[in-house]
Amino acid sequence: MLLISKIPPFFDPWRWSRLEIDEGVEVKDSEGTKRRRATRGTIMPKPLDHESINENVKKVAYAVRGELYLRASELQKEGKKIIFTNVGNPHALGQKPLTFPRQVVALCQAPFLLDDPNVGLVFPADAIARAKHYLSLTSGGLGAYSDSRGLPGIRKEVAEFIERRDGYPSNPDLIFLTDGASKGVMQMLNTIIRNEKDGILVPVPQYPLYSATIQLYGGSLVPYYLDEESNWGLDLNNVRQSVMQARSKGITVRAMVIINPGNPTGQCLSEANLRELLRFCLYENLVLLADEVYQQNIYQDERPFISAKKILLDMGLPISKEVQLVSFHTVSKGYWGECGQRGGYFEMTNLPPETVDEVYKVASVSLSPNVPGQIFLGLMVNPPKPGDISYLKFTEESKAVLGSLRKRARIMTDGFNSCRNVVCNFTEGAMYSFPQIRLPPKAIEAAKKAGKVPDVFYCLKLLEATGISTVPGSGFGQKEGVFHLRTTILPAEEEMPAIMASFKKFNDEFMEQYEGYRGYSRMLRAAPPKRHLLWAVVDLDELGPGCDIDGHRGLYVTR
Ligand SMILES: Cc1ncc(COP(=O)(O)O)c(C=O)c1O
Repeated sequence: MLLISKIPPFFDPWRWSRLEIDEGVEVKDSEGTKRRRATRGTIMPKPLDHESINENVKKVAYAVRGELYLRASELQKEGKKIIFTNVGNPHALGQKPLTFPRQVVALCQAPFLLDDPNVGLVFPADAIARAKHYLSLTSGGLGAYSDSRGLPGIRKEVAEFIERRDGYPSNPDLIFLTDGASKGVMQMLNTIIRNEKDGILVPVPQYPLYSATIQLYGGSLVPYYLDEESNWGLDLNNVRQSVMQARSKGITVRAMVIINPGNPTGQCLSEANLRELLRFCLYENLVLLADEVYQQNIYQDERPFISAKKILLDMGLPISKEVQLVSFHTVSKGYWGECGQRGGYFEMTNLPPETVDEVYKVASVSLSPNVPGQIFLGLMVNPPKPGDISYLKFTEESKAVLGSLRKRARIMTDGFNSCRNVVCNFTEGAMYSFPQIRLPPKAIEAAKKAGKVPDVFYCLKLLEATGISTVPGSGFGQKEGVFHLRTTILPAEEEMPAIMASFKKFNDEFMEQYEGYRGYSRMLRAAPPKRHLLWAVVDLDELGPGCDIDGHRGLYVTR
């Protein structure tokens, strides 16, 4: 029998490395074949044992696929109908792909069809011509790596799109194609963050790509709060305060992120706002990271999308030459919704050539962005034109998607605002609704007792009752004591009224339950708190091979 001075708080036969034991003790790893030597009283963990992996990886939080999503997936496996509104993934919720781009990419994927004399019976001539055009831009078709910055011909098409949109020249050498916008954002944050003293200003609430990546690369997130009372507006006084606070902690603020239109908040930045924040970037020496992936998703007419690049160049010298800007776009959003194709780009403005070279070098490490995604991007920036055979169909399809999203944004906002203790700003753009849920104190108390953050508690109850899978506002950041949830506006238009009715029924009953003392006590009776304190004696002989310390067997106490 081996005596171990310190009894571990719990015993798990697969986690030997957590045991503190005497120096020099050898442990059989699996079935006695491998042996590891303990040092300084602790068995050395292997490099990929959880306790020894990169701490930054462990600290990353990504609520969009967090606890709620996992529970929803479990319920789905058990046969419950789940409405996944947690990710802006339009095709997963039934959006049909646009015909023309799929025809072109299908032909690029199966180029032998182009040699078939009947190809013209199935595919329109402009799709055939476009497929030939894209294949001619590759060196070996879709199965060959491209330049690490993307195919030069498609980067040229992106530059022409930007020129048409902004009215200023764009240089294809400063445009890199990526596997979705996320990869570009990660690459730029990696380039900016040098250590934990480097701060990145991020809007709160924010899309957690930013918090997760800043954590992963070991930087510091500097939050600036958007103002819910003024329709999630950006108030630069808040940003200034955040910079001052960060500086007082020794943080060098190096970049500012804007998401325009906003995720999860849906707001569109005005021209005045953009001018003000570009001036701020000049004054504070910040690079502006402009996440403009929702630029086609606008559901009001007062504030059309204007790119940060256009305003930067409109402002003239010195700002137009001084402020460094990186802008991101994607095929995952807009009326395309081609999330699975992983196509995106970023454009760099006012970055010195040496830095662009470094970014190119790092992009080369992963060889090439995926080529079908690049072709989708080419099609997005260069869609059918008036006079092309596919123009009418393409326009009808894209208008139908955007028109329906506009209607769904309205149905959702109105639906939320009709619920007890729920207030919601109109979704001006993007794909989300972010209602504030005013949780009664007794609901907050109940959440604490259940060991849950209050908005997680509410969203889990909503999921169990209705099958609606949302993301708690805490995953995006929110002011202390204020609670939200995020849902996409993507469920099918015809299903929307029923979904909102089911939400309202759940919410109003929830509020009824927790607002009155009697309601709260009824809940406690229905779900009494569970107690987990259990002690047990584990006999190592029962645990099978691999549970052998220095040839001894023994008893452990565990709880
Ligand atoms: C604000 C924002 N930026 C970037 C992305 C990433 O998009 P992609 O699919 O292009 O990586 C998303 C996805 O939802 C997003 O909401």
